[in-house]
Amino acid sequence: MKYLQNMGSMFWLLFISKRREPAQLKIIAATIAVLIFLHRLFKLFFHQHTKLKRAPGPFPWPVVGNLLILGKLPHRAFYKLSKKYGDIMELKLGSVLTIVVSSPEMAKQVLKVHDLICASRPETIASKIMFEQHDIAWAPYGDHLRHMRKLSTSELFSLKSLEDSKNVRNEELSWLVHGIFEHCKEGNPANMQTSLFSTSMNVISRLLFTKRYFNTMHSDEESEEFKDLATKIMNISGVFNISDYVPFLKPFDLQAIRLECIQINLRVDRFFHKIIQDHLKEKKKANESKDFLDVMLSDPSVDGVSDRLDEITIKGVAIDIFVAGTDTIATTVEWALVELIRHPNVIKKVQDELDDVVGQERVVDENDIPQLKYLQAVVKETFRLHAPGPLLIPHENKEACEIGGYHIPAKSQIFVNVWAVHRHPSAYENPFHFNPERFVENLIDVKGVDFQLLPFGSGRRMCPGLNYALLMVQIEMAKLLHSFTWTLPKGQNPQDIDMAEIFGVSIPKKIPLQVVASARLPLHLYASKKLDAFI
Ligand code: HEM
Repeated sequence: MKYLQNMGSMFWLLFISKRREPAQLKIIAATIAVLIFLHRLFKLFFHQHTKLKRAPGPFPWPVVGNLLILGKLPHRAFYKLSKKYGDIMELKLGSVLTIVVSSPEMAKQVLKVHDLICASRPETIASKIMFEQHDIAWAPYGDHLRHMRKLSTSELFSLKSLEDSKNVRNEELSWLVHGIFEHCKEGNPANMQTSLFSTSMNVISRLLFTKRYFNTMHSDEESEEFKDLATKIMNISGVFNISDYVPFLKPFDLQAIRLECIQINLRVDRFFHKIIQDHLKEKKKANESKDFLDVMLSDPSVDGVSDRLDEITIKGVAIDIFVAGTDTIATTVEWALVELIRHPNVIKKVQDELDDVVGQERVVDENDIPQLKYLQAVVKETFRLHAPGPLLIPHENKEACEIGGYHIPAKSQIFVNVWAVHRHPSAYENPFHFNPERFVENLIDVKGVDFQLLPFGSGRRMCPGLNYALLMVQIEMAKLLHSFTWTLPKGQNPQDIDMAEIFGVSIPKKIPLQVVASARLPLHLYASKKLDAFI
């Protein structure tokens, strides 16, 4: 401190003297620079109210802080930084204080030890416009969130609801297999990204409001509107909005995200208002099967939170489910196929297992999954290397806390970098290699108790769709691998597959996987009902 005082007095003497030489001006400039630097350093490492140190991290520049470090793939940029600064880091993204944790132990501190404190979400411009934070994913932690999570896990994703909706998955998956079979039978490659995405969308829209809009024989105004909205919402949800981080840019809406959210929101309101009114008119009988919209419309006021859920909440929850529950599954299955095509010995082992358990005279069924142990290991290894949410959804701590011996100020944005956790040397050998064998002889699971494998997060904000998502990924992969032999279009080599990814709602492959699928079962097993006939 004495040093700072001396610098200050010298600077003051020079500053008040009327005639300043160029050398003196240089000293003034240098002193200002040094003082700013020391002040920042001081603020960075010591908090005013505590003796605890602040977590290490890169030097934040004025206004932008460390935003420029992020690049196009923030999970990879954070991983690189963690190699320099450690498993817990502090950054400034614009003016937002941000903590990034990168190891199983630090993830456990955030998601288990300090779960209650760290279970909120930072507010974003898009989530405020679209849902007024009445949805699930962006709701602050509190009564509303607990109620909605309870409703979704007990009604939509309970084991009983999963059993009830088996028929929907069976129909959509047999339609997928049939479509690929027809498309590839002349040797044409299929675009797996679009096929898998359409299937995910159809299953979810049938579970939510008994409609299917993708790959239908006919097209009407409603399905065109749905498809356009779904694409726009997916795109906007994955965009990084600079105005969330640099508040004085908010009024300028530089990326026009605010404007687009307002426009989409008006259309979404109209779309859901109609669907809700149609459902209310329909009045299903007690013995008729109910979709999730019926359940939300007849919500029996659990915990006295609401009489009937309002339209904003219903719309918010529905959008969450579409955004969180479609691309994530499609992306996982696409990456699994990519890894399997790159590792022919692994694909052979999966198909041998399928032939042992299921044979070749019938199609694989969800009841077969518990016996498909190697397939389950392949799914875990795919989640490890290609977790669709590599930074989870950002958490926020409602009060200050201590993590890893560092002071974490209240209302920090917290990223759990599972991309780094899944490659942490304390947890995995050769972490960059695709090797399902590592999950064959151990009990590590994706259900949020093993902190070295967290594709669905853990604790109070853990993915409520886990049971459904896991089942859907496993059965979709089982059907595709049991039904087809997979080859790349002529002239392409598995090792040349482009592995580049894009950061968004999930982390899809930048260049969609194109593959030729040839039948490996008797041909009558590829027939499918025409789904348009009964939906
Ligand atoms: C492979 C598929 C999926 C993966 C890897 C996945 C992963 C995740 C992750 C990492 C989170 C954030 C956890 C956190 O912030 O701590 C999350 C949240 C969420 N997921 Fe999933 N998810 C998948 C599928 C689904 C499905 C199918 C649904 C619903 C149909 C769904 C609904 C949600 C919702 C509503 C949230 C917000 C929870 C909250 O904020 O409290 N997800 N998911």
